[in-house]
Amino acid sequence: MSTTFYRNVYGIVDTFIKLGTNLILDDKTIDTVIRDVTVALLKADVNASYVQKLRDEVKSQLDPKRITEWANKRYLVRQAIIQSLIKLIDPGIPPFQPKKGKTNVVMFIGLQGSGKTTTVAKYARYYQRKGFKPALICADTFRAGAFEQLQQNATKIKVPFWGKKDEIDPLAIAETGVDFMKQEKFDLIIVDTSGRHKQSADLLNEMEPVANAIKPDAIVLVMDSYIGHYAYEQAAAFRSKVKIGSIIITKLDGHAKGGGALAAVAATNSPILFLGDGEGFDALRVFTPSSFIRSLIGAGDVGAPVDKIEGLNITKKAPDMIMDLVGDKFCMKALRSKLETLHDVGPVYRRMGRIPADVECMFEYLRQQAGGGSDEDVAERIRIFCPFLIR
Ligand SMILES: Nc1nc2c(ncn2[C@@H]2O[C@H](COP(=O)(O)OP(=O)(O)OP(=O)(O)O)[C@@H](O)[C@H]2O)c(=O)[nH]1
Repeated sequence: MSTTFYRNVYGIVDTFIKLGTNLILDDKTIDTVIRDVTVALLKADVNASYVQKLRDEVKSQLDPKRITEWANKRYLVRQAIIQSLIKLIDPGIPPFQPKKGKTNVVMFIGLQGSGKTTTVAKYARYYQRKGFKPALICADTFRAGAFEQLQQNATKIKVPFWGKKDEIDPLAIAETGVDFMKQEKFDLIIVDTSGRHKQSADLLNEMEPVANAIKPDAIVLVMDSYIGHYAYEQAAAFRSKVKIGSIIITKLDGHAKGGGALAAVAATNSPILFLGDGEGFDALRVFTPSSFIRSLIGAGDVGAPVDKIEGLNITKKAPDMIMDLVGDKFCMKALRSKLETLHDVGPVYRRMGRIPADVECMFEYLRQQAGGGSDEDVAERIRIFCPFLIR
């Protein structure tokens, strides 16, 4: 895929925004929208077979039989484009999740100032709350003050810290620190490394020996949401040196929408794990593709599902609704497929007063309750946290 990939994404988003102002859509407009999207992708040198796949996908979701006179065509096209964008941002590989009962070593990499050191602390705190015993290692020997910053963060979140202030060899620190923390039986050892840049070849090259020495279970790439058009080439530069296991996008509490995230996924073929949305150590949210895409294209805030659902007081109605949908056997697969079907016809049904709330909001809410993960994880967490959903 070409380095101009991200432009396709902006092209699609532009098309979508134009679409949002178009109140009435006829079949011709729908065709034009699809053509615009695919032409934008082809122009940017995206592999033709990939473009064809995307076009087929959008078309297949716009089954002419469903585009009846009464159908909300704008809604259907929006849904089709959203679904296609979701596929772009989801490489179909689950992000790395540390496992209990073993030592997990995670190495953080990222551009200078991307928010890496702050995110290391957020990540440690997130898993600390899940019962892990995290430890932090400062292998950033480049930036003055990096040692003190991570040490202070570690103290604030009450997590052990390893580093050597005057050591100049990141490899030596990383290796000794990981060995030490392993002996001390910490099960989540997080290594912060120097901020790098595509142009700083030395710093980029330095990542590889560090990774080879500590053999991390996963490498997390931290990307600033403000990176915009440089996302693809920077992410690709990191990817050319080490295998990236997951991505965290930071600073989504600002004005940036994080469109570069799509390019980062394309460049690394790695899934996004978390979104950072603040300077505090709790400002980390599990990434969900659909709410991110909706936020990206202005179809709702990232945090909207939970707010909306609370506003609707759905918890009171949910048990009946879910039992109506899936019958006696509680099964996430059935629930999901029913919710998805209902979501497609949602606006019509809602107008008829047949659906008490936005079903997609509900599913997103359930998934957020589950902290992301597979359908089985969602089901398990719902059993624990939302017992009201099960009779
Ligand atoms: N608003 C906001 N600020 C953030 C977020 N994450 C990090 N920051 C801020 O971004 C600045 C840089 O963060 P650091 O964690 O020092 O970045 P770094 O990538 O470790 O920096 P280098 O070590 O120089 O590469 C700090 O002021 C952080 O407080 C976020 O999600 N939102």
